[in-house]
Amino acid sequence: MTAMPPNKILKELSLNSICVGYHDKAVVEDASFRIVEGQIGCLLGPSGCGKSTLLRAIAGFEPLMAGTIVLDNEELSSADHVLSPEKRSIGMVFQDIALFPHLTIRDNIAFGLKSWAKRDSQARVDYLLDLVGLSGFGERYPHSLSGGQQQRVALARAIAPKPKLLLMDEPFSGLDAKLREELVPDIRAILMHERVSAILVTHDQSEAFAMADQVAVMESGKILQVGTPYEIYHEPVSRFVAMFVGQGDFLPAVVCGDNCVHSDLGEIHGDLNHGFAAGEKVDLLVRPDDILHDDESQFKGLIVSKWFRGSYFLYRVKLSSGKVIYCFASSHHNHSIGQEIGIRVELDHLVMFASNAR
Ligand SMILES: Nc1ncnc2c1ncn2[C@@H]1O[C@H](COP(=O)(O)OP(=O)(O)OP(=O)(O)O)[C@@H](O)[C@H]1O
Repeated sequence: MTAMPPNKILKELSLNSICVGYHDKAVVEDASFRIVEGQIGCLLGPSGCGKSTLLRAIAGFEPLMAGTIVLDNEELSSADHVLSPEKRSIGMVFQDIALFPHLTIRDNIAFGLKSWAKRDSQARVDYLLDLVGLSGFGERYPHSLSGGQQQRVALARAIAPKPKLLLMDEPFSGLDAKLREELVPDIRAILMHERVSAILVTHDQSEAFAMADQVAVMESGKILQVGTPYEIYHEPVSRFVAMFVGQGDFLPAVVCGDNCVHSDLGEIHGDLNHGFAAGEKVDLLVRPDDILHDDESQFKGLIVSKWFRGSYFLYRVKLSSGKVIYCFASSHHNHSIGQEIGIRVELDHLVMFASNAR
């Protein structure tokens, strides 16, 4: 029996131009991503883009066709070498929770601690039960816990052996929206408290934003952009990233100078270096909160649909050009479909792409 090991803190995990596939056919190509101590990374993308394949490669379940995976200066995987999963100091949490139904909660959490001295293992389980808010649930069985409680147990079980890195594959997708909203920040706080770095796989942008420090947006086996949630949302590098990570529209505009475009909603100024020349036709990204309802504005939009979100209204409004865009209004501005309202643009960044209408 071994004593409780000291905490192992990850310094850096890097995926360096990795290529992963099945039956000699690559499904993830040239993927690079990095997280450092205390960070939570996220692989975000639509179904089938290769997120789970990438995660399985980090865990050591899939070999690499090219590139390297390096954890704290140790090469875990390359095209001709794979360190086996159990030697990687990596824990995993999956969507389908997969607690052992015939074991108590306590025994589930202790599952990976069989080589530890009994007293240390018991102390660790007590500590984790308390940490995940389930003290007093140790003798119960998984079926008697709610989905959210079971997911907390799965987390406690995964971090019990003190892994350097936790991999989470769609861990919240089986939970209802309200529970997910409560659980996600809790799980992040627990990981931060334990100083366990993690990589989350999800197709849900709000989950990615709530959990992650670094997000890699994927499409068709490629990482399109890596950045903080703020960067990904406000400075997307492509139309796909822009639309995948949030609502918005592309407003046709013409560049009229440095940091300035002209559109149906007048001259719009913003601080992003866009690289387009004056006179070029562009599509400007406008998020719902960039277009505000304003009775005083000379620009009008006809309401074609609306959503009451409690603290605000979200409208779809049609401009005189026929273009339909989102518009944000305070919850007291309850207008009817078919009504014309004043709108104005208020944005800081000009994010634009070459016009599709050329
Ligand atoms: N064992 C396998 N053998 C062959 N092809 C596979 C295998 N596993 C996955 N694929 C294929 O690899 C591609 C990427 O799948 P992957 O599961 O990594 O995507 P994902 O982004 O995680 O999708 P989802 O969110 O639906 O799980 C898909 O085209 C899938 O069909």
